[in-house]
Amino acid sequence: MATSSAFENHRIPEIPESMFYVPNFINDKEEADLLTAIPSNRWIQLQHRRLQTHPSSLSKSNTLLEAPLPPWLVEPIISKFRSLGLFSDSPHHSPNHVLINEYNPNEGIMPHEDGAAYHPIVATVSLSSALCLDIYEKNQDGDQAPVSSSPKWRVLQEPRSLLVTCGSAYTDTLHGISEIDIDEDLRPDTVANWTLLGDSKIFTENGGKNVRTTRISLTYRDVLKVSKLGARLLGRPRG
Ligand SMILES: O=C(O)CCC(=O)C(=O)O
Ligand SMILES: [Fe+2]
Repeated sequence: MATSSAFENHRIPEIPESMFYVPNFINDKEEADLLTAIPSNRWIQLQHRRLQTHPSSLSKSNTLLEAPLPPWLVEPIISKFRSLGLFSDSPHHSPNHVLINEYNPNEGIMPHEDGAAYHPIVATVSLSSALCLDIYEKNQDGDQAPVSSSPKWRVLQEPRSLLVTCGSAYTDTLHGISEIDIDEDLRPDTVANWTLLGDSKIFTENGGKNVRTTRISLTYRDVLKVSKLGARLLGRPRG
C-alpha cells in the first residue's frame, strides 16, 4: 500500500504486515457529528450486534449497485484517508462501501475474514467506547478456521481511532470481538498496539481494564464488483 512515510510510524509492529493504528484520527466534534448522523431507521438487528450498510447491501454475487456514500460518511473521513494515501492502490481509489456495527457490552462478532468481495483493505473508525479486536492466525487449509481458539494478538481500539488492515493481515488472519463486558489484562505485553495508543495511562490506572459501553465501528471498504446498470434502473438507494 502506498502510504505517507508519517503513516509508517503507525504500523503495529508485532502483527504480520500490515495493520496500522492511529489514535485520535477524528476529534470529539467529528465523533459527535457522526453519532448524530447515523440514521436510526437503518439498523438490522443481528444476534450479537446491530448492523447497517451504506449505500446498500451487496447482492448475492457480491456486487454493489453503484451509488454515492451518504455525505456524512464522506467528509471529513475520506479526505483524511486521502492525505494518508489510503485506498490509493485500490481499484476505485476510494472506499465505496461502509458497514456500521454497533455492540453493546457483552456483544461481539465471531472470528471471521472479510473476504474476496473487497480489495484487501479495511479502514475502521471507532466511536464511543474502546474495545479489543482479537486477531487469530488462519488455518492455511482454506476452511476459515482459526489455528487456535485463543487469539494470537489483541488490538485495543480507542474511541475516535483508526485501524487499517491490509496485505497479509487482511488475507492470512481472522478477526473477532469477544462477547464480554470488560477487556482485562491490558498491558504492554498483551496489547499489540500499546505503544501506539493515544492514552494508555487510563488503562494502566484502571488496573489494566476497559469497561465497555456501547461501541460503534464504521468500516470503510472498496467493493471490487460494481454494477452501473443496476444504479440506472433502480435509482439511488435511500441514504
Ligand atoms: O467492529 C469492528 O471493528 C469489526 C467489524 C468487522 O469485523 C466487520 O464488520 O467485518
Ligand atoms: Fe470483519
